[in-house]
Amino acid sequence: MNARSVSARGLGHRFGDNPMLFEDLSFTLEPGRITGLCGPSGCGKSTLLSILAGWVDATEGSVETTGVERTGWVFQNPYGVPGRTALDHVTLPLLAGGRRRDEAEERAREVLGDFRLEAVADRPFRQLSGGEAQRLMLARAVCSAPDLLLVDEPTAQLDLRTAETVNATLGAIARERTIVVIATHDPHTRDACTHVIDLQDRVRTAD
Ligand SMILES: Nc1ncnc2c1ncn2[C@@H]1O[C@H](COP(=O)(O)OP(=O)(O)OP(=O)(O)O)[C@@H](O)[C@H]1O
Repeated sequence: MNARSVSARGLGHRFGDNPMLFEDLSFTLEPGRITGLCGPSGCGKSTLLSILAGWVDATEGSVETTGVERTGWVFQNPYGVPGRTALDHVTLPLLAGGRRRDEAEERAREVLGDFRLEAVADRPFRQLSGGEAQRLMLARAVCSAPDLLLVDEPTAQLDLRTAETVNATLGAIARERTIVVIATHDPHTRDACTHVIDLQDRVRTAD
């Protein structure tokens, strides 16, 4: 039996008096799966991620988590400390978690390599391209070995080949131990998911 899971029952959400974004969503997330939240812009993908993270209370339904102690979140827009290197961004959380500096840097360089960032490891954040910065955010989140990893549009700024690397890395992470959920409207990323929750049919337009 799998000890780690996220279970949603009858989820629905609306902001204020706006129409329901989605309703009656029920699903279970487990390690080994990479689940895509798909659908057009504005359908509620990021909102559903926030509900799964526990930041937003759904208007309807409930989310039950089992065995999830660490949640990693990668925002749609990368953010970082302009003068700090890419390596610093990944190393610092490991140092904060109690790793020795040499161990932390070794692990950080390994994960940066997984996301094809070894060549920019020693560059300051302000010099990274949008796609590099986005991958750095993924590397930082993955380094802390989260039980649940929520990622908003990981491939939006990437060329196809780099996007494939990112999707393969996220797939490997999911197989290892982590419940991975990705909000995306990229058809290639959708294809890389083992499960898809399509919010498109749940969108209501105000007539
Ligand atoms: N705090 C809020 N208050 C009111 N409306 C909100 C709030 N957050 C999001 N919305 C609205 O809810 C809808 C869904 O937003 P959300 O960001 O979840 O969509 P999305 O599917 O992730 O979009 P995209 O693909 O463009 O990132 C949008 O119309 C957005 O303007």
